[in-house]
Amino acid sequence: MGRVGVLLLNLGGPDKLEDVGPFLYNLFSDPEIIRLPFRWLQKPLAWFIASRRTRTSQENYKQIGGGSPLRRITEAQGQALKEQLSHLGQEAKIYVGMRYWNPYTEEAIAQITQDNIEHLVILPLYPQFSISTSGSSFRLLEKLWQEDPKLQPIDYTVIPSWYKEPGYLQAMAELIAQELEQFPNPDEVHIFFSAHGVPKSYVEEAGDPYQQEIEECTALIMQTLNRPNAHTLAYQSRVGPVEWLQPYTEDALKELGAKGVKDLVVVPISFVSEHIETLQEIDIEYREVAEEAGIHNFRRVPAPNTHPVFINALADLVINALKNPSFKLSQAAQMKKMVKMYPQEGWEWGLTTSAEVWNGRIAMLGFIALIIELITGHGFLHMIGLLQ
Ligand SMILES: C=CC1=C(C)c2cc3[nH]c(cc4nc(cc5[nH]c(cc1n2)c(C)c5CCC(=O)O)C(CCC(=O)O)=C4C)c(C)c3C=C
Ligand SMILES: [Fe+2]
Ligand SMILES: [Fe+2]
Repeated sequence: MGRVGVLLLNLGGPDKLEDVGPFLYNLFSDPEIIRLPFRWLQKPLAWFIASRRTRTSQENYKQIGGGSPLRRITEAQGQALKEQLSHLGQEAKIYVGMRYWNPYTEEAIAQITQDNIEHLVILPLYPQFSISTSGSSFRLLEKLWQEDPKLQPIDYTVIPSWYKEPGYLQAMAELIAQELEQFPNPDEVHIFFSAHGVPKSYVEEAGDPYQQEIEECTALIMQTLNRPNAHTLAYQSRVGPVEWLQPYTEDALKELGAKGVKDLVVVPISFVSEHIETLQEIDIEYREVAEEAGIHNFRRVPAPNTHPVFINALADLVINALKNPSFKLSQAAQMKKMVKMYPQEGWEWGLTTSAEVWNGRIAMLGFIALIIELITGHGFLHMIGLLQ
């Protein structure tokens, strides 16, 4: 086999507080994160939402040391994976490609071509597939592959999701067991799986398999753990006004507190590295919610990070991917293309989905016109004297 590379995909996070604004702008510019009927609205709206969120988000990053540890941990995972692959007799170069911050996916791809990699395994560091995470990175890679003839000779394969990988389930079970043992009555502890949320429409309208994969993953971890504990699955990190997958973590914690649960261990299930949503959101915000609800013994299971069993699982995934028939980006992105993103385009009277979509589009146009008018000081509202 010729030169082998492994491309680890992740979301990326701001290294320092000044990066937060531009990082958020990149994130909200992605149509897989905010879906709009018109492409031209994407950038102005991304700028608007990012500007409004930057201060709050910076406050959160301040609480975890002024930046995201995601790059450092992902690079450490890459180094550990390289060593484990070498130990198994497979030499490989590891590349990190972040979607919204340094090191960007585009830079990783440029390095891969420069290094003349012949066989490439594309491994997203998200155990479950979502159109907003792995899907977004696959779409970007598909575009890069279409545009760059130098990428054509690379024999690549994609691992779309890997939440069933036995080593990953084993690592999660070990990490949970370790945390349960910190309680006086381990079997009485409530195990609380907190998955990252996505808007409900991703699953119900766009056909995102994310919820189904999360539910299956939770069941498989409980099966691997093989303990009698009660458990709950809820969804965290909602952003914006639309409905996301339910139950929300905050509500589920309050409900368990009201039912008298006192000992609880949170398992972050969509992440394999510590980052803002584990260190700040769970450890600080949700801990406070839980304690107020009467859950006095609140602990969190660490993310797998560089746990050796987890790294072995990643190495097994890479080795199997190199042996098996390749899975192409077009196949990975196809899942999404097969489903309808927006309801029927034609107008229908009444309170129909179509009418709601058109109402939303008209409201959005009005909203953008207002923003432009507030910035430039010129426009219809100034003309009729409502703004000065
Ligand atoms: C607005 C929509 C968002 C969706 C949908 C979403 C899905 C999603 N995200 C992750 C993992 C991560 N998200 C991170 C940061 C982050 N994500 C959003 C928004 C959405 N995420 C925002 C606004 C931010 C910035 C932080 C903030 O202001 O709250 C990160 C990086 C965290 C870091 O340490 O920097 C990760 C990782 C998953 C797994 C997911 C859906 C399955
Ligand atoms: Fe996110
Ligand atoms: Fe988030």
